[in-house]
Amino acid sequence: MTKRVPADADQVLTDESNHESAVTEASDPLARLLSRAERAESATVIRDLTGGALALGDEAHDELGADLDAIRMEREDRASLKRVVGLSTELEDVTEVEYRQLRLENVVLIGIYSEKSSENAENSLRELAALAETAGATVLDGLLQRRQNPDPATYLGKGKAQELAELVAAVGADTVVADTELAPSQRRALEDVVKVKVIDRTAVILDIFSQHAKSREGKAQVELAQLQYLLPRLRGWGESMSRQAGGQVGSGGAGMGSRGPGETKMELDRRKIHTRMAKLRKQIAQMAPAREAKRANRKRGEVPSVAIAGYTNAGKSSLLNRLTGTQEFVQNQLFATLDTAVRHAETDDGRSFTYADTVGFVRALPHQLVEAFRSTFEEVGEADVILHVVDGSHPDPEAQLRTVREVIAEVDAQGIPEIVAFNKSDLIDESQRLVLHGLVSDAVFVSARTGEGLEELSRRIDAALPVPDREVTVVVPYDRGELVAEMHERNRVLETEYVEEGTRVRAYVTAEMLAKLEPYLG
Ligand SMILES: Nc1nc2c(ncn2[C@@H]2O[C@H](COP(=O)(O)OP(=O)(O)OP(=O)(O)O)[C@@H](O)[C@H]2O)c(=O)[nH]1
Ligand SMILES: [Mg+2]
Repeated sequence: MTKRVPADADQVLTDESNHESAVTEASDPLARLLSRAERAESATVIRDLTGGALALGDEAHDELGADLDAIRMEREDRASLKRVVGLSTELEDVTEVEYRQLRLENVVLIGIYSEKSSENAENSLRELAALAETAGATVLDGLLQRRQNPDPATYLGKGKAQELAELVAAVGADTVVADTELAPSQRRALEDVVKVKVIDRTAVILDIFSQHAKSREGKAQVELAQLQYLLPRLRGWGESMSRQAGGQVGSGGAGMGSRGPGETKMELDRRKIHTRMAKLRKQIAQMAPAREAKRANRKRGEVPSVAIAGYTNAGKSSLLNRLTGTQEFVQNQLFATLDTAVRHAETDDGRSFTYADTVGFVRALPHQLVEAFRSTFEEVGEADVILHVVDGSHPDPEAQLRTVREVIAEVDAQGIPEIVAFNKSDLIDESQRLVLHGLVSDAVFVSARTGEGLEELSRRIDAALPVPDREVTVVVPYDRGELVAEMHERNRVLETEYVEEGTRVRAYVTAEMLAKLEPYLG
């Protein structure tokens, strides 16, 4: 399952045996990604097994053994990799590897802004810091440059890139994170200048998603998104390898990239990725019917639904827990929730409905993820009410509102009644309240922490929910046959039977129809 180390690996690194696997992994990122995916799949198998499925065939037993090996190996790999922190800085040349699993340690953030004020860019960089920390990094510093457009070659301008290189060396960072999606060539060029690995916002978000995905479907969706992100970058990798093979080999003899098998292997890799992506698409498509069925079931019972949408970390899951008394996963982390959770609830007058907690939104949500999670967002598009949760204590709630509404529009959900709840009201003062009130005048102020405003919010939700159809059984006299016809046309008839007094009909009917049927109710 793992690949062996090339014979000359220890020319590059010291002979500490732990480095072995790190070199292998670093020199073949694709193999790592694909094998990680395989291992991840096996891990699911094991969890399923401990979940009680005991009917194991021999094959499954073998599989289990292999799975355990794989998991052990992965753990060892991880442990050994931990010990080679700063690997990339030591090598002073990491340009060969275009895609790596993120092992963020000490990072410096960079961004660009073109407006007069840097406020927006600063907020975005602060968010990037939270993202990087969620992914497990320590943020050492941030650097913003004012420029009309990013430099096509190195993203930052030449001078600033040099300054960045000095900063990176001074603070001892091993990674630079750019607050954008970098072109593969930009990333390579910037790495050449700063001498440590450079990644972008998209890669960080993808990494967090891959750490947090729990369901099989979620995992498949994230992996598909990762491969989509990787594919165009693979070309750059190939070019860089042939460039290296073309003679520009560095001073230390054969560098890591030049050992690569070059274009032929590239083609093979590309094919492997395409095959894997096709497999994932198929898997996801096969899982879709199950989700559809679940959703249809809810619809069939005519149970209305409330989708809780909002920026990541706004407090959606906390509110859901408060509103329904359940225990949804809450963490001060971005993207704590990746799988849509559905909870049942009741209005004060006893009508039942559902809440769906959804994946949080973020600025510049990678398009690969919007694609991959389309089905999740579509859940929002099919809701009867959208509960839009905004963190009222955030420095830029307006941008959060805008981002979420953009995605809502993307899934054609603009027509759905929206209730805006400014959460974390325990953290905001009167003047902030006024500002927020100015943004959305009919918003509800709530606090999942103190419980403030929850009753009002419940009332607002109750009022916004459609009155669900009622199941009734009526006996309609034969001379009122038009009522039966209308039920067939406008409502959902479950059963009809002809009895002496008339037609006995069991159906889900609207409030309007119910009024007409009043005299014939059983
Ligand atoms: N002070 C305060 N903190 C809150 C409140 N509601 C939630 N939080 C905190 O905000 C953080 C995020 O809460 P979550 O409920 O996980 O947020 P979420 O919107 O579900 O986030 P994702 O699932 O990551 O998209 C947690 O640390 C909560 O404890 C509130 O009303 N007041
Ligand atoms: Mg959540």
